Amino acid sequence: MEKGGNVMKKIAIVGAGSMAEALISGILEDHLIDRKNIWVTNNSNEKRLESLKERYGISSTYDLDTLFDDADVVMLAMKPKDADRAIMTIRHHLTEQMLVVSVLAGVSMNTIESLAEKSLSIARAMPNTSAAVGKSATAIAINSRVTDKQHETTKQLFATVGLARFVEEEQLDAVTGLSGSGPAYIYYLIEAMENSAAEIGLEKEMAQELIVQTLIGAAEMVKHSSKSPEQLRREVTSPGGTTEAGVKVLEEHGVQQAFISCIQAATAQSKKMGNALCSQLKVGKPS
Ligand SMILES: NC(=O)C1=CN([C@@H]2O[C@H](COP(=O)(O)OP(=O)(O)OC[C@H]3O[C@@H](n4cnc5c(N)ncnc54)[C@H](OP(=O)(O)O)[C@@H]3O)[C@@H](O)[C@H]2O)C=CC1
Ligand SMILES: O=C(O)[C@@H]1CCC=N1
Repeated sequence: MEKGGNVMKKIAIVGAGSMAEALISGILEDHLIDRKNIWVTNNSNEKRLESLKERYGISSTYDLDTLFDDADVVMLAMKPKDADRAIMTIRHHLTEQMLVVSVLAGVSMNTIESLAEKSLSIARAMPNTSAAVGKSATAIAINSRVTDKQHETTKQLFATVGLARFVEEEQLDAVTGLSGSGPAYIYYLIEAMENSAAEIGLEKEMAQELIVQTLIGAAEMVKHSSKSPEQLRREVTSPGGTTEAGVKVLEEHGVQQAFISCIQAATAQSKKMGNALCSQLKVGKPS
């Protein structure tokens, strides 16, 4: 019995890159749909389609009639810069009954409908690259045409690659700045901790193990404890001790403010890119 209780019959995935692969892997792991009913296409990289077919046992085609025949879910997973050409190519195959799931950063639901020249049921998601290991933090906005069943399908689809939460579309720029780009901020922190480990004479591989476990442990503490991160931080900090000496330097360098400014800049950039894309595609800006 499929875990998802047949929430979809057939999914047609347009774009076969890393985000598409993470979702294919998640869908299969959670047995959401039979592997033969996952269909994928891309622009021209046949080797990539062959590799996905071989590794996951899914189906692929460049024939759009075959791709969309009987599909109840369509996923848009190309780069945003390729969205106009891709959507215009497939638009005759899109129907109002289908659920269109988009992971395109910065491409609004209005833009998708404008390019398709029709009203559609759309779920617009912002996952992050940790989807590849089933640990994405995904925020999803849906439009008013999405039915209860399609809402459930969307939830189950993104739950296969981690945490999935619903938000209003106007919150997606903030989500992009926070958790879409978020893994990069954490990698940046890990880079800094690794560099410092070398400076203080710790062997690289062992230091990396300690750093990663420290991050996982701290994240689990925040997740499972009723205490705030600030309270948990204070509990590590003995008066006159090592943590106090370290955190004092972070404060002198304004590191917390730097993170706040970083997330604000990423959020502003998401908005700017969305608006630029609307102008480029000659559709209205998101409201
Ligand atoms: N990376 C991230 O952190 C995040 C990415 N996203 C979004 O996920 C989406 C996909 O990203 P990612 O998987 O990294 O991209 P990739 O570059 O890995 O893959 C893009 C895919 O799109 C295909 N493609 C390009 N043009 C067309 C077309 N006209 N018709 C059909 N397929 C086409 C490419 O085919 P070919 O190889 O043949 O050219 C390729 O398979 C992006 O829109 C991005 O914004 C969302 C959240 C986070
Ligand atoms: O950097 C970017 O623009 C994309 C969107 C979220 C993560 N990567």
